[in-house]
Amino acid sequence: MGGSSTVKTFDSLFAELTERAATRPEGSGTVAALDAGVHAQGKKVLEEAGEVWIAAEHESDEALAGEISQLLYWTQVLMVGRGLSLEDVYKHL
Ligand SMILES: N=c1c2ncn([C@@H]3O[C@H](COP(=O)(O)OP(=O)(O)OP(=O)(O)O)[C@@H](O)[C@H]3O)c2ncn1[C@@H]1O[C@H](COP(=O)(O)O)[C@@H](O)[C@H]1O
Repeated sequence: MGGSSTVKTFDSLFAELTERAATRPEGSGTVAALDAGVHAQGKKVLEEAGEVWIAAEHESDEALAGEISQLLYWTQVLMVGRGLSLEDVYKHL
């Protein structure tokens, strides 16, 4: 999770995950998540989306923000796994 003191954005996290996929550093959870494949990644996206929904109804703003950050992370893992770029998505916005 976002343990670094450096401010991250959606785009900077995507660049970081893309770099993880290319360099495959030892101990990277993202490398393990990519290797687990699209089925496992899709399940995490759905799980985190459910946690966002529950947090939105029942939890604090801080808890909700944390769940949303995890949904964004897993959505990006899925994108990197499938080889989608940010531009592929942004052109639909
Ligand atoms: N932002 C994230 C991030 N968000 C979520 N996750 C992973 O997604 C998991 C979430 O699944 P769970 O809900 O089961 O996690 P949990 O620990 O039970 O947490 P709760 O939902 O119960 O609060 C976490 O345990 C992490 O493994 C993340 N893993 C990595 N990052 C960032 O991605 C970058 C690359 O990380 P590495 O590949 O690990 O180097 C770094 O900047 C990291 O900070």
